[in-house]
Amino acid sequence: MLRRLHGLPGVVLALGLTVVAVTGAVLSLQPALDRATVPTVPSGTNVADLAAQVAARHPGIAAIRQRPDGGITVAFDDGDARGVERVDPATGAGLGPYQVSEATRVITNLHRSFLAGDAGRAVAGIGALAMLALSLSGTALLARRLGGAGALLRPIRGTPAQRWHGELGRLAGAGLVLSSFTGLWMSAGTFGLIPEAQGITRVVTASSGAPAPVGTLAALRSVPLTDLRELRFPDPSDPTDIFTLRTAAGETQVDAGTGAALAFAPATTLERINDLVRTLHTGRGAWLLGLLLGLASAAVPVLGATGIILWVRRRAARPRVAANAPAHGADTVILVGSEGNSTWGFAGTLHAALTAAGHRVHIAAMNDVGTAHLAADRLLVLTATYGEGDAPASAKSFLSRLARLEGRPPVAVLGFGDRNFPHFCRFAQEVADALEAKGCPRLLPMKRVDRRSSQEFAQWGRDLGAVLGHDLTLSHVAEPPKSVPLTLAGRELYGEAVGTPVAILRFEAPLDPRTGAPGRLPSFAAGDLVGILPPGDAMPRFYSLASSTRDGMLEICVRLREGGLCSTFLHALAPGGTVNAFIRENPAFRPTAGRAPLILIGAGAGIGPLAGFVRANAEGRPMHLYWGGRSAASDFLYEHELAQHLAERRLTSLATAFSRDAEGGAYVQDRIAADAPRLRELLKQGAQILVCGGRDMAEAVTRAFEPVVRPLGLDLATLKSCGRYVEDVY
Ligand SMILES: Cc1cc2nc3c(=O)[nH]c(=O)nc-3n(C[C@H](O)[C@H](O)[C@H](O)COP(=O)(O)O)c2cc1C
Repeated sequence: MLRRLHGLPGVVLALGLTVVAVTGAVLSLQPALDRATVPTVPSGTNVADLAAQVAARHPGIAAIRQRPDGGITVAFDDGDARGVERVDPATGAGLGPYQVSEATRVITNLHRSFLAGDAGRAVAGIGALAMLALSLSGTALLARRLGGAGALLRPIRGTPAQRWHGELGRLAGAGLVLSSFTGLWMSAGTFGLIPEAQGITRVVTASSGAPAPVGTLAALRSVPLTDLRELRFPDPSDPTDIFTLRTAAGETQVDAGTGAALAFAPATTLERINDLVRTLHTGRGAWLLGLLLGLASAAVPVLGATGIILWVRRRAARPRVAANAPAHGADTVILVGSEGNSTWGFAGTLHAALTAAGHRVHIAAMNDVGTAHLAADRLLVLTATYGEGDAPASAKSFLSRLARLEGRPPVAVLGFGDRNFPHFCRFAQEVADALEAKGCPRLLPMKRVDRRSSQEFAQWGRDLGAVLGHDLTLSHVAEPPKSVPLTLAGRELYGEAVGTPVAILRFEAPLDPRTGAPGRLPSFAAGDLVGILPPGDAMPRFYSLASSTRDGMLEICVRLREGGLCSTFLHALAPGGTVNAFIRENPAFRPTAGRAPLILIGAGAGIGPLAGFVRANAEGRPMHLYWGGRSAASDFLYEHELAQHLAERRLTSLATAFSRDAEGGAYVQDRIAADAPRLRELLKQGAQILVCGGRDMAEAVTRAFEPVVRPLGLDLATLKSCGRYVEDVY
């Protein structure tokens, strides 16, 4: 529901809202500019003094106004000359005609009405309502993604578009809510939906005597000029007419002859609210707020563009399920829990494979679970996990609905998640537990798929096929990638002598056949993944990148695995040979922004992305590398490059552990335990820990870190949840 409220309406309205927001941002500069140019009203002067000074120059003076920016203007009709003039509040001297520039007028009209009169004004009002709804629903969506309102300030993970949208959204959110709410209020006022202030009715008790000089009128002398909003002069042809003085406190009628206050009407609550709303919307009289609101508005075009990218990607990822069998009569029901839609892609592949195997398969969102679904022969649940181990959007109401339904079909639950999060596939586990508690027989034990691994999904398919009694080949690549050819430019081989051959492979884009110039590499950063398609296999294998596009080559470390199709292919590849590859961003495994120290930990080929982070550290951020291999003589990957980085201060310290060296015989976790005091110091400075390598090593490192962080009152779950302990584990 929230997503529906936010997604499509946002895309449709993006252009119109961008016009309103950008013009609003430009207008927001005005109060600050005015503040610099408009002469300030001196304290100690009163309204009568200024009125006298100006009346001496303009016999036909009609009104003196103090504008919200503090500037004083005078409206006059002297017979031979008429107009509105700016005046110096200290002397009453004229400062030239008051004019709104043509550009300001056009921008204001664009902002208020798209230059289209009342119809445009109504559209702008609806735009304000839409902006309010988008800001509130966006904040709620972000809170849901991050694990609740209390988690709104947590680091945002995801693709660059997701991060920009989320970061800007939370920075600008409060300002946009304020601007759109006040804009909506003012729009409603324009259309008479909010009653306007009713000035007091004219009293008839004026003395009707000869008018006294305005500078002598007591009721005007008693009001400081700083308080003035407007002073309307009496009509000179009407001896009974009076002065009308408006201040923030209300409206006073002043006898032109005696200077006595005849009547006072205090400002109503509604008037005060209207004043406040106008100040909050325009920033007039509150220039700093105006600038902040302007900055928030300036974020709208970027929010619109990234929002459209996210919406298009989400739609593109949604599977077009061909031949979805009706729920009634389906033998197999697939229920999908997804937020970003990638799980729908896996479910679509499963649906197609089961349908091809002769099953009548119905697929639906988990939120739509109903009696018919539980009447099927089997139920397959594929679900992602979000926030703090919570349900994704399409599964929010699944558990509560399930509790109210009858039926206990055999079930298999497949969780999609990311090991870098502290609650890996926790929602899938909750679903499996709830189904078991309901009495649904288990078709397969619950399984977790890490970072959309095609291999783990295919393995689950084989297990499911075995239970169903037929082959089930699930070959699904999360987002069908467009691969590009890459040419092997160089290779270095390590570790053969100790039984762990690891190759550092450097690829370049092939030469452009037309120009002979080097081709362009795709865009990637160290820590991202490259998917490589081994010849004759549609299933990509992923390797962590040790370089970024800026390095001019794509570098990976590949350990030769016994029987491994892709690693065997890559180790046999000769310089000049090509591979088909594509990039998968891995935003969860990146150094945080800023200058806090980084503790990089890896073993074997896991050094790849860590070496990439060090190489990119031209600004000398503190980086401490712990790395484990087998033998300094045989598999010390990047030995010379790391020595160079130490000399250049790209790397602050290096601790190695070689398990097979005669005098060493240590593992990387031993170095961590030995370095506990120093590591604690670094953590106190806000250090982030990045771990890359095999699962066993990562688990040993986790165990070694627990006693390091405990005396600081920290634990790894907390560090992980705020992105200060991240892993890239395989
Ligand atoms: C903001 C955010 C929070 C996440 N939280 C978790 C989590 O707590 N546990 C987990 O295992 N995976 C978590 N993930 C990973 C997703 O579950 C995983 O990427 C999944 O494949 C996404 O599937 P979907 O595209 O169908 O939503 C999170 C991802 C994001 C972007």
